[in-house]
Amino acid sequence: MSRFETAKAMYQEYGVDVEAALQTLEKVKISMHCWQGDDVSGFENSGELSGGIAATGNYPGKARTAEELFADMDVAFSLIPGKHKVNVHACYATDGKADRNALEPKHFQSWVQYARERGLGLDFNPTFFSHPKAADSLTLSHPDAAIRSFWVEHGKACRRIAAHFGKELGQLCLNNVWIPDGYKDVPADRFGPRERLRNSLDAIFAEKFNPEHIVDSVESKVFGIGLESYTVGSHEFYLSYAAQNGVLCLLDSGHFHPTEVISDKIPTMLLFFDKLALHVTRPVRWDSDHVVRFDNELQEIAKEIVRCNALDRVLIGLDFFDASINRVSAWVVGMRNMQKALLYALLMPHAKLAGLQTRGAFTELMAIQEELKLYPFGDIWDRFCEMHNVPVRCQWFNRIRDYEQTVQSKRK
Ligand SMILES: C[C@H](O)[C@H](O)[C@@H](O)C(=O)CO
Ligand SMILES: [Mn+2]
Repeated sequence: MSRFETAKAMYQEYGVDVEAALQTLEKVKISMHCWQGDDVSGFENSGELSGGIAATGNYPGKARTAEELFADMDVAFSLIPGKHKVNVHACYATDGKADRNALEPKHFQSWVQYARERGLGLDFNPTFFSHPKAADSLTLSHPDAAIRSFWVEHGKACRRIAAHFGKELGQLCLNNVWIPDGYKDVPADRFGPRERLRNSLDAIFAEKFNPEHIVDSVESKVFGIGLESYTVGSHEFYLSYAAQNGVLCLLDSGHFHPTEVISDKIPTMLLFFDKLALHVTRPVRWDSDHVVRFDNELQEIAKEIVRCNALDRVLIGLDFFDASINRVSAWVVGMRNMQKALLYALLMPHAKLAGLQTRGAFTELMAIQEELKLYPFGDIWDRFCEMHNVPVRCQWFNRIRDYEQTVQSKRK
């Protein structure tokens, strides 16, 4: 018997249908964020990152152009099983230049072509940072009506681009709004900025699009660098806004207090929202955007999605930007780990475990939960990689080493 067959038999003893788990995982698309490839620099001129976020490290070989970024993503996708989506930020316009308020679908034609040729989907994000009009980290809540209006126009322009992506590719495009707005020190007015943000969002979301092409989300945050005392777009703000206005909430796993986890929020929100969006990242002491590891919280996130039977209701995207290691490798590790966590969750006998909880059999529940941790999950994962013709175990790293030597190291 092969290792896969032996592993499959062990899971079957618990009533787990391994083949069904593999088939389910195959259908899950994860949105791979383009900005890991170049430390959120984008293709506008300065590349200076603002908005209270930071990419740290100076590992050589980062992508400097769209061609390089596309080539790097191709290498990553060749090592990641399945077909996925690419998450694009508005500061990554490829076809001609325009200020943020004047961006149009035509400025992103190369992205559409890239995705179409590879059978990928696209998601989108307005970029409310790294721009002279966001120098004070205030955008949609800015007290100056002219600056606010510039950013409202940007928000509207981005929805048109996202709807275009969805229409062109025949796949729903998630358009996610995250703004940095906040204050370094104790504000004198917490209500006014939030009122202005609500009004700006109302203006941005006024136009109606085909819901098969675009879905909108709003992403909260607890604080940013230099914006430690007050964040306009807090969790309560966006949770309330989303509930009242029919847009989705996006939970970023780095945007809560250090001991607060999003895994526990997933089942709650699925009770009240049709869909939910995620930015899966790894906060280390703060919103540091480390590469996603196969850690406890990632496993819990995946378990909640799977046991709520919500793989088609949770839009999973990644969000990290580590500049201290090979950037293509960072994508591959994060994407494969997200998939591994989902597979791990799909291989759990959830009904049996939930039954033990309901019966109050907590001793047995703990015993089985702990034993299942050492079941031969890796052999099932290897089968999934083989099914999709991507290298198993550490073999994929040979390609990274080779690409770094032959391509990335030549970028000066
Ligand atoms: C670059 C992204 O828009 C950004 O990471 C945002 O999603 C975020 O999480 C900011 O902290
Ligand atoms: Mn995020």
